[in-house]
Amino acid sequence: MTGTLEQLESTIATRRGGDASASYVAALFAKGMPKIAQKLGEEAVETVIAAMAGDARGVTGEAADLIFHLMVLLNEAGVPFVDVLAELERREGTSGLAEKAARPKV
Ligand SMILES: N=c1c2ncn([C@@H]3O[C@H](COP(=O)(O)OP(=O)(O)OP(=O)(O)O)[C@@H](O)[C@H]3O)c2ncn1[C@@H]1O[C@H](COP(=O)(O)O)[C@@H](O)[C@H]1O
Repeated sequence: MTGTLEQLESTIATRRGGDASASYVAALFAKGMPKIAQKLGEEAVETVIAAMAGDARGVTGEAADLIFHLMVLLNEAGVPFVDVLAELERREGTSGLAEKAARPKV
């Protein structure tokens, strides 16, 4: 499963500076972070809409779009996917409720 995302990360990296007329990822890179971030937001909203409609097949497709655009954004942001995995591994076993309760009171 992780291998699929690592392969996608590699493919996305090869598109940087590529022909925007031949590659969707190259076209996104040419437009820059504002467009990439906008697409990620749109795909998140479309995923939410499918989920709220109880459309499991729709959620599958929109979630794939969402994760794909997240991988493009990570590349544009200069964040290796392995760093995200490391952060998730660091959180492994820590309850979200316990972590939130331990936050400093502001
Ligand atoms: N996984 C994906 C992937 N998922 C979704 N998409 C594209 O993401 C776009 C999002 O769909 P939308 O309907 O929101 O797009 P749109 O309305 O045409 O876009 P805008 O007008 O809003 O800019 C579509 O063009 C999809 O084809 C993807 N495009 C590419 N990949 C992967 O990236 C690789 C490289 O792609 P290219 O750079 O195009 O060669 C591919 O081999 C795939 O592995």
